[in-house]
Amino acid sequence: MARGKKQNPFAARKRQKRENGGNERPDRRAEPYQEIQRDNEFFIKYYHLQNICANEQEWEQFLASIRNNLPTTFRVTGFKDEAKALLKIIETQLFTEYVRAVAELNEVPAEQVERPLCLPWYPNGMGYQLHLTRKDIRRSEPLFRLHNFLIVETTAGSISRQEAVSMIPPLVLDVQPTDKVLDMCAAPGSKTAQLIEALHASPEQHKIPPGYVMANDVDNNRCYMLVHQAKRLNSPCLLVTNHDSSFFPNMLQTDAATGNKSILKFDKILCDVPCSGDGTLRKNPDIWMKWNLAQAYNLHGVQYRIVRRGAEMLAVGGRLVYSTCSLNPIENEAVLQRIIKDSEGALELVDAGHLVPGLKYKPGMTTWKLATKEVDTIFSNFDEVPESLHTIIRPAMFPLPAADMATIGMEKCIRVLPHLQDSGGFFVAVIEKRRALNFEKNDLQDLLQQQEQPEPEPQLDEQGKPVEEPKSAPWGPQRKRRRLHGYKEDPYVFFEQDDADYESIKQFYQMDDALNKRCLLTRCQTERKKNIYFCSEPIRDLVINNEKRIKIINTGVKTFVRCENRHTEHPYRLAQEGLQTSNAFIGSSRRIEVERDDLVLLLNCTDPTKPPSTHDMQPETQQRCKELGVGSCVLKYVDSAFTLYIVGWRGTSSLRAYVDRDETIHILRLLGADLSKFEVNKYEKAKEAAAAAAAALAAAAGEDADAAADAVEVAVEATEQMES
Ligand SMILES: C[S@@+](CC[C@H](N)C(=O)[O-])C[C@H]1O[C@@H](n2cnc3c(N)ncnc32)[C@H](O)[C@@H]1O
Repeated sequence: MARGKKQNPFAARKRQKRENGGNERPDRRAEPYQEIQRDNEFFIKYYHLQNICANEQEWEQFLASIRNNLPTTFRVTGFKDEAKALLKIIETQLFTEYVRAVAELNEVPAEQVERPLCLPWYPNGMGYQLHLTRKDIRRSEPLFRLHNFLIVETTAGSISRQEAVSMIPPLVLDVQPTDKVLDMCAAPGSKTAQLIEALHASPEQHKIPPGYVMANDVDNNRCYMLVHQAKRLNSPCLLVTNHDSSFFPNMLQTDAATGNKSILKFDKILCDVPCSGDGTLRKNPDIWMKWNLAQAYNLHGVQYRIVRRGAEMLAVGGRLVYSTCSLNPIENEAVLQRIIKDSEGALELVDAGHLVPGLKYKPGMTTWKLATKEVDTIFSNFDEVPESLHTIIRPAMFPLPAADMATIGMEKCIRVLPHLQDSGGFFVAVIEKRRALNFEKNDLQDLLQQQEQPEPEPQLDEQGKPVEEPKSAPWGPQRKRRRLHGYKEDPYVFFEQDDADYESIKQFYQMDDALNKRCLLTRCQTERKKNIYFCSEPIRDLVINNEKRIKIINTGVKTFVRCENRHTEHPYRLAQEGLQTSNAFIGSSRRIEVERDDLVLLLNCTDPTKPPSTHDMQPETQQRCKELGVGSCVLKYVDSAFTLYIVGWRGTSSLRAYVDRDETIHILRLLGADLSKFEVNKYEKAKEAAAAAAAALAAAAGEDADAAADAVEVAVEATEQMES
């Protein structure tokens, strides 16, 4: 090792391995990547048998399309002026750069490059499809600016990279700001995000929407992905829960006017159930290798139980959307015919095509066949099924007799096949509830009694660990035991009427009385509150009434954060996450209106130890700063097309903006400012690292070849990581 140089631990381990020889894995980096065989004879036999296409020619188009990689799609989130301003930038600057980059990548003149396609059925022209796959974007140097844009704006919550067909179910659910919405199988949350956006679509009408979204998933880990995804929208009207939807308990709600309790029924329910996922073959080609019919047979039961429980929890007059990313009638039409039939007229399939005008799709199927796993024996009715398969293939999986089927209205379902508009495959059905179901259990008295009972003490074993009870999970790897008291979440501690901290916050920020202080909460029982969250009144009511019945994973938006330093008059600063809601309730004492140049200056300051001096600001801003004591404040910027509110900090002689890197870039983009400082070209970086390593090698030749070889290896690894 060269004298005075610090040894790189990763390189040292590699060198050790090299010296040991023998037990190293063979280096396959030079071998060609094995493409997945996009074929599965059972899949092809099965779907050919079902006549999912009108004729052989269309079938060939279907096969060609489903074997192709999926184009990338994204949508601009929200409906606000800010979203419209971003859309304008996308359609002009970003797409000009797109055309230039694709021309360079494909070595064709720019005139030959097709512009991205605006999805005709996505509202307000906010959805776009690029003629590039995810892999193209990740791996091609000419596209690095497009890639950076997609990453930054996704993290900032301004766009959502979502498969086009997956945008359909929330659109046909038609969520209004007053709706109580349940998303039964919500993780990882791309559709939940759309539901939340629809809830917040009329900010002029509702400072805080009266409705809410309760997003649930049975998988605890996936619930955290859901929280991460939904958090970007900073909604105080969201509750994330972790429960098996097929056994969702009834919940209590309080009538705001009378104070009476009743069983909660939802206005809108999304059942985006677990499925075999063969509609996503273009995005997930490894499904080609795994696909078999047993998956559909296994899933039909849980799919039915979830939609049945959803139908019970739906209010009369409410709407439920059932969706899968599977093309299989066993997971789609068979489930629907069963629930519609069992409802004895209480549920009705409705046509929602007008909510996605221009979408190309086929109607639901009214006949289909079942088969053995190898699709070598076909069954047209249950009588043909051998007894050995009776536990796998169930009578309800077969289509109803034609006369009964005619009453179901299956033609109203939406079947999207990949070749119809170069998308993934998807199935969506919209159900409305006309009256209560005869199997619906409304056990209000039981719930009220349960509410009175003290919470049972957790049962612990000899080592003090929580005792588990046996339970088979309905999804994923079958777990034998379920934790009874595992994954304990921190408590939700709501503010009392006379909370001293809030009194001081109220004074400092001149908070309006209309903000219900009892909707502020912390996640720990402590005198010294650190983060203070805010949720809407109906969400508070849900938490308080149902905490014992359902596992709540997350709610509330961070709104105030304890931040004490020797110059501050007040211990709590505003949090950018909560400003979208709190802004409407904050008085004028802590506000500064800034000019564009001020804001650009503030946002370009990336070194927190050197905040911009107030002396560098416009004279009006300087004057306003003088009037304001040290502490947190709201920076307001008014543009001709949009208005921005940003959390700021007035220091003794400085001013700063309290936003993270991605949001900083987003705002600078909206302001039309220079972004070159943030535009990282990962390929250039890798090349620079490799060049530095080569120089080190040359310098060290003959002196310490090992150290130089290490340097090169580290650089090569850095390059590989960039490319993967
Ligand atoms: C198709 S994914 C949902 C995708 C999601 N709606 C989205 O748009 O991001 C199905 C989800 O259902 C969940 N799931 C499976 N069985 C469930 C059950 N019994 N109750 C609740 N969730 C369930 C899975 O964990 C999985 O996250």
